[in-house]
Amino acid sequence: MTIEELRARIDRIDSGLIRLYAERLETAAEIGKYKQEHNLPVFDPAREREVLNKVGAEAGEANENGVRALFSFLMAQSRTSQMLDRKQESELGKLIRRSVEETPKLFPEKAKVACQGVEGAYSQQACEKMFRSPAITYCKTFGDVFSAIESGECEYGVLPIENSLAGSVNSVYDKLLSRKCYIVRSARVKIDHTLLVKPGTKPEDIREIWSHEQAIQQCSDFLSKNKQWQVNVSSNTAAAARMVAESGRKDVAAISSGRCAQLYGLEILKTDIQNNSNNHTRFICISRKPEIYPGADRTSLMLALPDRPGALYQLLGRFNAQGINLTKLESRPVPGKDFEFMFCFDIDASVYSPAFTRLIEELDVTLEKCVYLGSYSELA
Ligand SMILES: O=C(O)C(=O)C[C@]1(C(=O)O)C=C[C@@H](O)C=C1
Repeated sequence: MTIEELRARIDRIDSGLIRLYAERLETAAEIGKYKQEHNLPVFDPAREREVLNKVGAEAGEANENGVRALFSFLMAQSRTSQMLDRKQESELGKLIRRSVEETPKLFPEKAKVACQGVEGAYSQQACEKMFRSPAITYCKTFGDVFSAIESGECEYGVLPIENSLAGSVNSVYDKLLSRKCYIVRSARVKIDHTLLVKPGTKPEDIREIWSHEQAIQQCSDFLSKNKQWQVNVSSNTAAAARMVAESGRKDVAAISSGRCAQLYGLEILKTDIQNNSNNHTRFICISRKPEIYPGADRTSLMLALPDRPGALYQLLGRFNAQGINLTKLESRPVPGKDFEFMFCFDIDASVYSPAFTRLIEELDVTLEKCVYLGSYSELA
């Protein structure tokens, strides 16, 4: 047979498959109606297991895995169409729709905002990117930022969530999971580390360096050329700059942003001392209530998957079926549990798109745990 003839045969098989696919979906829709009338849930895991075992056995060893994967996809499609026919929103679907309706059309220009660190911190730069005139309260720890919002002392909080070189800020993810706050905006800030000293200090005078541990890591090449310096960790790069300014010593230096030079009366001895100049941190703005402002095109979720082969594959298949892109996928251990993991997803889709609504309905109904962290847009 020629390739053309073989392809014509495949085309005929495909037409048959399409007809059977539509027929299967129509039958599932009828079952969906029955379930609705009899108050039965859409998802029937026992029936799905039965179907998968049956078709797997029927397919025989050679085709078992492929056939099981195909049918788990087909059943997920049935579930989506049954859920959409119900026109009954899931709890999460309702929360997102109400938040879109109730959130003002403009992001506030003024607000009481909690940031971690001291004046000059990168969090402050992120905060000023997000709000035109924020009233900033500085907190000692990330946990204190959450507490300031929970107590009502501040309306919003700004926290780092991810760095392009060091990756996710895990403690912030863990707190988002355990404390009830939502992401309402994000912003990218370019990180430029500089070496700051008291005016008049010369490079050869320096004996000690102070900075935040991430900044120290990010400048490791520069520091390894100056092994005689003793490197000390401080809570924050801006706190290190303030410490140098207040120390009265001329043998200490801070790794901090150039902005802190002016702020604390320091001199820049060297700019751009990081290993990689493409260094950005993403900051999030959190609030007590979910607020979804116009233009929200990113949604963060944390999902728990059943501990079985193919669970993540099947979930990713749902994103693919809706044509939705992911900008982040990472696993996080559940705090306090042995080897239990949740997956952090950043979904790249407008909250107004039907595909996003369908996906949310599906995830909320089928997954054991789906924690919604917020829908927002990112300032570049
Ligand atoms: O048998 C059912 O209850 C159906 O709704 C059909 C179907 C399927 O597509 O085979 C779809 C969803 C259920 O979770 C189980 C099976």
